[in-house]
Order: sequence, then C-alpha cells, then structure tokens
Amino acid sequence: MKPRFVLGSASPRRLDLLARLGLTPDAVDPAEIDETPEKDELPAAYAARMAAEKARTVAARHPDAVVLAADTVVAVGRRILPKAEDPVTARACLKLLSGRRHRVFGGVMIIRPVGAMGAMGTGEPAEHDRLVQTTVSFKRLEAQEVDSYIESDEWRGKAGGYAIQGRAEGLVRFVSGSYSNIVGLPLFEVRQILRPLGLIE
Ligand SMILES: Cc1cn([C@H]2C[C@H](O)[C@@H](COP(=O)(O)OP(=O)(O)OP(=O)(O)O)O2)c(=O)[nH]c1=O
Repeated sequence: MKPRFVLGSASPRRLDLLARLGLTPDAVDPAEIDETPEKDELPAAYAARMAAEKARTVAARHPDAVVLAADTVVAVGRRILPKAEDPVTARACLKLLSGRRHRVFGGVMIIRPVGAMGAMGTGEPAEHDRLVQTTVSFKRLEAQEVDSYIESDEWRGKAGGYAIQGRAEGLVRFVSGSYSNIVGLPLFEVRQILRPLGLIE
C-alpha cells in the first residue's frame, strides 16, 4: 500500500515539480517557520538546516505520513541572498549576480514513519536528506535589462531575486548541475529517496 504523502511547502513550484515525477501529495501543509539565517551561517548549512526544520515541524503534525520539505538558497560566495519581496531587494540581488557565477543550494529532507513500509521496529522516524548544489552564471546585466526584469515582477518571492523558469533564463549563460534544484526541488535526488518508499514507480 502506498504511504500517505505530505508536502511541507507553500511553494507552488515544488508542487509542479513533484507533478513532473507523477506525484500528487495527499496534503500540502507548509511549515511556516522562522527562516532567518544565523549569524555567519554558511549557505549550504543554512539550506540543510531550513529543510530539516521545515520537515520536522510538518512531520510532527503528520506522524503517519511521508513528509517532504525543501529549501532553496542562492549564494554569492559565502553570502546568502535574501528572498526578494520588494523591488529594492530584487535590484540589489541582480546587481550581485550580474556578470558572475553563483551557487544555488537545495536542501531536501524527507521523513518517514518507522514501522511502516517494511521497516523493522518502531521508534524515531527515519530521516533522508540531500544537499544539492547547482552553479549558475548570469551575463553582465545592462541597466535596461535590470529595469525590465524588475518590471516583470517575476522575482517576487524567489530566492536571489530571480526565477530561472521565466524570462531570467534568457539572462543565464550557463547552468552546471541540476536545473530543477534551482526552481525549488532537485528531482533526481528526490526520486532516489521516494522510489524505494513506494511513492514513485
Ligand atoms: C532561484 C530560484 C528560486 N525560486 C524559488 C523556489 C522557492 O519557492 C523560493 C525559495 O524559497 P524557499 O524558502 O526555499 O521556499 P518557499 O518560501 O517558497 O516555500 P516553503 O518554505 O513553504 O517551502 O524561490 C524559483 O522559483 N526559481 C528560481 O530560479
């Protein structure tokens, strides 16, 4: 029997990405936790910590289900870029990204109840995590390109102030690594975890 599957995310991108694997969650229940980075926290550690905290928060509400949560962090060197919620922040992000490479860290945490799905015994739920890194290179952005992108509003609610799944892809010279990781969920790694749990064929 297929286990119950809960997506612990408010991101419509993550729901769309799961659909590409043929997976529709039985419930969507965002964690809504405090997402403030710790002082001097490195981007990779932050992405992993956020994914784990979101998944543990949601798993506590759904002890009988497989729970997936993720976090996408855009980083320039050791610097974590914010999720752009206003044009000033989005502009500042684009300025940092213009003409250089940056990294996108995708933290994924999947928690499943133990004692189900053939696992022996009971006790603490089992945790499966992944940290995926993608390198992205933007062209040097002209002032007019920045203005026009800000006008588009596509940056709103996106880590690092851009959405590669929209017109920003036309400003990206190359991507090295997982594309779906940039959009919000590294599908290869997610499938590797969910398939043995009987959620994906
Ligand atoms: C870089 C980039 C990010 N994003 C999105 C993915 C994520 O939704 C968002 C990063 O914020 P997250 O904090 O990872 O996710 P979220 O707040 O949207 O949802 P939740 O915490 O409930 O899971 O940025 C894109 O859609 N395209 C991109 O190219």
